[in-house]
Amino acid sequence: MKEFWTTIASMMGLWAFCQTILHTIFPQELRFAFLKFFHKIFNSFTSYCYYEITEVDGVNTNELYNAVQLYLSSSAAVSANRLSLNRGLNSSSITFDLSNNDRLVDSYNGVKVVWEHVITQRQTQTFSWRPLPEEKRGFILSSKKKDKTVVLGSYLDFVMKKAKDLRREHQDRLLYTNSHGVSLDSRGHPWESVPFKHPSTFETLAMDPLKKAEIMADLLDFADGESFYQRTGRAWKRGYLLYGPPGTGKSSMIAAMANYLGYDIYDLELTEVNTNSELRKLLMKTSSKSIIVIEDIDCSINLANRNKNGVGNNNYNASPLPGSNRGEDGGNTITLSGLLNFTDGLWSCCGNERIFVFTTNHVEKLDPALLRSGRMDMHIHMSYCSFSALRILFRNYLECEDDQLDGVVLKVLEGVINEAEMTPADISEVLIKNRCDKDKALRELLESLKKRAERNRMKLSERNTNEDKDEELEKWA
Ligand SMILES: Nc1ncnc2c1ncn2[C@@H]1O[C@H](COP(=O)(O)OP(=O)(O)OP(=O)(O)O)[C@@H](O)[C@H]1O
Ligand SMILES: [Mg+2]
Repeated sequence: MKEFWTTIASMMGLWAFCQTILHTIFPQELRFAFLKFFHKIFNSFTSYCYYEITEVDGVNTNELYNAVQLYLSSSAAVSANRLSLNRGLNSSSITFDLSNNDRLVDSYNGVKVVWEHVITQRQTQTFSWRPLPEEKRGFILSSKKKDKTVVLGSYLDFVMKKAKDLRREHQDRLLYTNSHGVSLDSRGHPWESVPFKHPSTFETLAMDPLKKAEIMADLLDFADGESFYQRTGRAWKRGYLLYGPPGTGKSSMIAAMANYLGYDIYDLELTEVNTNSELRKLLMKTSSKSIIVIEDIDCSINLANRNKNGVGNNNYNASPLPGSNRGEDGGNTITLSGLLNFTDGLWSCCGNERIFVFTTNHVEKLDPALLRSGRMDMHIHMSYCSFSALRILFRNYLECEDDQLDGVVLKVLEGVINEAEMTPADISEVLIKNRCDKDKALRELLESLKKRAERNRMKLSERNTNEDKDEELEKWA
């Protein structure tokens, strides 16, 4: 036994010695050529096949890499000897990764495969037109040559599917932002991410139950619609426009959508993007199963300017963003046409299963080109709180159904709520404050609603009087 270990040790010593010689004596190019040659010889004798799955595939993130990482993180926990443990900032769970150069054996339908995680520093002298990540990460999968058809035919599909399930079940959603423009991080990503833990769900969202059910069904149809989109030749994406006054739940709806489908959110800050091509790059770096959000779209695209210049609806080539110091004639600006291409053009299809959501407080300000079907497939009006929505807020904040509350007060509430035009956000405030005392909550809410209704009535009559006066003046003018 001792002899065996001595032989192993001396072989390892010899290999280390050879490597040192290679490193010190031969220049790098020669070393690579030698290793390549060695690999060629080795490959012609070996009965194994090797597959490389790199993190970045050309310009796009390689989704297979992410899937493998997730898949292995579940099996790694039980079978690997050395794991790299991570707990992201604000994350609720610890995740496992294979350490650098560590291996893991997996089996599938009687086929044995070996995974190895390889991280190498990128050569600094490598020339590239675009900045590349400092590290090159990848998995090397090896299997017997005779099992190649199983590996390529079904094992990798199995890994993808398993990762999809795992992701839906366990993983924290991620919220990405481009708040630093499009500068790349050490891994070459222009998006920064944090775990997304918004507790909003369709259950907690206060809105008309029928409308809610319609949206949920639409989302499910979309998520399960791969074959439909394939068959009909449509890109697998869908656009939602959420509009309504502040505090009616537009952002909460986006969070509920993400939690419902298990998608990540890309919160696109348009004012941080300088050119259409930067916008395209950002789009290329988003992953499938994600919601790409542009909040307050009316503040991000200068539609007023366009209209003032008398530019028609079909010509949207020169609308630079407001608040930027980029002149209209500067050439390199974001334009509405760039944004439309982002959601609708050929580049919008460089990933699959993506939802675009735009929000606005002023739908009337938006260009019809932005609203047409195919871009924004569903227009969702988030309105002031209705009585059916109020019931949901009672359930959320007072933990009771309306039959447990004072029926007389509820009747009055029902009569006044539409006229009061209070947002769910305002009503939530009253309920949170009095959540330990249901009767007080109801009384105070009724008080606020009555005040609002009275104020609206007065405003309306004032407006009517002014309009009458204007008409009278016009008559005499
Ligand atoms: N429909 C709703 N259902 C449940 N809670 C709501 C709803 N609308 C608003 N809220 C509550 O009010 C808060 C603010 O809502 P939210 O940010 O979703 O509004 P918004 O429509 O996005 O407003 P803004 O137009 O100002 O962005 C939320 O945190 C949530 O607690
Ligand atoms: Mg919002």
